[in-house]
Amino acid sequence: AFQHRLWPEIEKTVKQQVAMARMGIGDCGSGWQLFAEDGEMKMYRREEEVDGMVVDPLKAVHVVKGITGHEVCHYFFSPQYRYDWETTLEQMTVLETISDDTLMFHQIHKRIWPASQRDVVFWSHMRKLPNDQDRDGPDIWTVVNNSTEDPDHPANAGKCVRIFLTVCLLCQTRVIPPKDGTPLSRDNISCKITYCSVVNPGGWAPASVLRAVYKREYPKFLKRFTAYVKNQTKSKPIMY
Ligand SMILES: Cc1cccc(-c2n[nH]cc2-c2ccc(F)c(-c3ccc(S(=O)(=O)CCO)cc3)c2)n1
Repeated sequence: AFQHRLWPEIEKTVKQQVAMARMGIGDCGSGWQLFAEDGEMKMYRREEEVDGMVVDPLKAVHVVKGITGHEVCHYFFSPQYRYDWETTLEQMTVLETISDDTLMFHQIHKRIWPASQRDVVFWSHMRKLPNDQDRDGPDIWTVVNNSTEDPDHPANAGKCVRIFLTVCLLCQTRVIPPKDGTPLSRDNISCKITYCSVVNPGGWAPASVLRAVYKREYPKFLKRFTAYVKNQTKSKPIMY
């Protein structure tokens, strides 16, 4: 099949991001610090700066009942739902449909005082992965979003400061079959979600402001997004 110019980068980045998402938080010696917790949701960050800019890697782990990894990735990847759950989105454009599981986006997000407005150009790829730990276990689904260049949308050409991000959403479905052999329902499934992100804010922004934004925005985003998926799927057949 025809190979898109981005395909080698997509393959490499997906493998790398999935491997990192699957790594546990490890002991606290690994530098991960828990910064937010809400029920099953735990959010960790590492404090890292590049050229004096905060690029704190984030890893969030959440377990949500009643939905599958395929459903979580479907609603995260598909553009038609994004305005419903991505509250900070001001504008989203699909720049290119690379394949049915790979798109290129341009997004402009709402401004966060006192920093200037940010935009981002990224490719987004959704993929089912074999569950190599538990052979007959349900598949693992992932969406990887990675910043890329687009000649028609050069960085910092307009009013927005271009940010650079790599995001990996990794979903592992869990099925606990009912004892009495009745057919599976949403009460018997749950999904373990790992959301990893590294964001380079582009232009300079005060470290304290960025860390406060991340502390506020990430928990809100993951709670809102997972509640959206539960609500969208509750009366639909289970998509494994
Ligand atoms: C969830 C979150 C964390 C940190 C900051 C903010 C935020 N608040 N106000 C503006 C933004 C903002 C600015 C620029 C961005 F690129 C994204 C951004 C965030 C997530 C993703 S994604 O790839 O995870 C989901 C697709 O939108 C893409 C862009 C979000 N939101």
